[in-house]
Amino acid sequence: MTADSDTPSLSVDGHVATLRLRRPGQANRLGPQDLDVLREHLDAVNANDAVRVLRILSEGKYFCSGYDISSLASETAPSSLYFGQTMDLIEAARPVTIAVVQGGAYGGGTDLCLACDFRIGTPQADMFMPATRLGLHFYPGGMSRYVTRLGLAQAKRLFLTAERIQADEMLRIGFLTELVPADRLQDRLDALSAQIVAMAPIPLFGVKAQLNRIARGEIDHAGIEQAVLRSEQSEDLAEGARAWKEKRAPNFTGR
Ligand SMILES: CC(C)(COP(=O)([O-])OP(=O)(O)OC[C@H]1O[C@@H](n2cnc3c(N)ncnc32)[C@H](O)[C@@H]1OP(=O)(O)O)[C@@H](O)C(=O)NCCC(=O)NCCSC(=O)C[C@@H](O)C[N+](C)(C)C
Repeated sequence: MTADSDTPSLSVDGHVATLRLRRPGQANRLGPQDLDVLREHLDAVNANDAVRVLRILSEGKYFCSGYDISSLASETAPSSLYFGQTMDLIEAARPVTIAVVQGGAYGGGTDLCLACDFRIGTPQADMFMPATRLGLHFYPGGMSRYVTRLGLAQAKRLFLTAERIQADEMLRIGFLTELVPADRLQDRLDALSAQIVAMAPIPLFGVKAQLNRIARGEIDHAGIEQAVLRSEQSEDLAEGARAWKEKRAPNFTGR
């Protein structure tokens, strides 16, 4: 599958990668071709050891209006399970992910947000989950993300009523991890990315992956203990301890 000018783009600048949804005329809906291209970009990012942060941005007024509704109604397009499996891949991405929710997130677009580690919104953001109203049962990873990120009561409220909520309420229930004025969005995004990039990569990626497993109810004691021992033997821990003693910023290499 090759990208065209409407499918999501990927750019990489040092430790920071940016995925951009580029179908503003259709509220950045994601069709099968977009999902294929997203998967290719995720493969590229996961294979690039330098990348520590992956930002997901959109063009236009809406962040993402979910799965292409015409694909849902088509017998030849992949099942909406394919959409869900793609969101699972976003959750499992090796770098730390930040969704930049500058506008509406609807249906599967809300799950794209919840699959990310951070969700920075602006006051222009809003969301609703219309799957049940459309006649569609949601897929397992997305239901699980709703419950683990927002809690059972909010998951039921949003799935069972398709209520539309605004940015301040999205922040209150934990859908957004922070809400910033639109004119401060870029500065805040850069500051958050820099904070993450300053972390030691081995525990950064390892802790992220294990926290996601814990959220799914899987506690990998043995794997976490091995990761602790590995980090204790790493050059980065020695550098971190030296930097702390010398009162300077550490210079981590990921070894
Ligand atoms: C986004 C929106 C609020 C924008 O309204 P607007 O008044 O500013 O603009 P518009 O004229 O409605 O939309 C612009 C264009 O964008 C298209 N569009 C917008 N969202 C789309 C979508 N999700 N699928 C296909 N086309 C979509 C519209 O059909 C239209 O196409 P056209 O110019 O060819 O007429 C409005 O289009 C809207 O409500 N869209 C649908 C949102 C929605 O219900 N999303 C859920 C999609 S289904 C979904 O995600 C399924 C999910 O729940 C389950 N699963 C993840 C498992 C697959």
